[in-house]
Amino acid sequence: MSEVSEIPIREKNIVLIGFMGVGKTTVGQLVAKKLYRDFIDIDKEIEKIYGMPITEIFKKVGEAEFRRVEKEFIVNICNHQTLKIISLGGGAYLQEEVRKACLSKCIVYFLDLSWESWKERLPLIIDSRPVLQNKTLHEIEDLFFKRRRAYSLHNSKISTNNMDAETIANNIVESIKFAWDIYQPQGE
Ligand SMILES: Nc1ncnc2c1ncn2[C@@H]1O[C@H](COP(=O)(O)OP(=O)(O)OP(=O)(O)O)[C@@H](O)[C@H]1O
Ligand SMILES: O=C(O)C1=C[C@@H](O)[C@@H](O)[C@H](O)C1
Ligand SMILES: [Mg+2]
Repeated sequence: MSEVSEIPIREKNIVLIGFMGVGKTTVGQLVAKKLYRDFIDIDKEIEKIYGMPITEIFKKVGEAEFRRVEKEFIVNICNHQTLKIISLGGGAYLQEEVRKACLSKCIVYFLDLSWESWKERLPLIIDSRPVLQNKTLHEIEDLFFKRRRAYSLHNSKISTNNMDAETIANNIVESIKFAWDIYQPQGE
């Protein structure tokens, strides 16, 4: 497959990044529906490849191999597909090649949530996120703030505190339409 280059902004993939549990999967699905686009959840795709949930992949295959497949999968989509809404796994964007591919070919939205708000969500996700298991709350907090450095490389940040998924999705749609109209006004 040939690489896509010089992608018009209206055709660029939209990628959601941010710490695990901030709502990338939930919000990404809604954005895709609102924009009539296909949705790709990277974790779900990797689960399909292995035929098992992420927790099992970490146990049976190991995190290093998971990260290798995750990187290859994302870079391939960025280089060969357009018009998609893509929700990354929370750790994917820590890999430099992933960041480079996303920033050069897609529009990257960082879903930001405060540590205080995020902590309330921990019980919802702890069992299905192997990276959080066997860690103290302090260690998770360290990881939360350490990862912000990578997430700070984005095209747009959406603050999500005290907002439901529908509202966050509406904000992203409004923001992207604004960007489309500025950089590629309709009719051009
Ligand atoms: N805006 C929101 N308000 C309250 N709860 C939310 C919101 N968005 C998502 N959730 C809930 O938080 C949990 C995690 O959401 P989700 O799986 O979408 O996160 P994620 O960013 O995709 O995580 P990961 O990085 O692990 O893939 C789910 O139980 C979801 O229902
Ligand atoms: O933040 C992370 O490192 C992860 C987040 C999830 O989306 C999964 O990709 C996996 O559980 C690892
Ligand atoms: Mg997700």
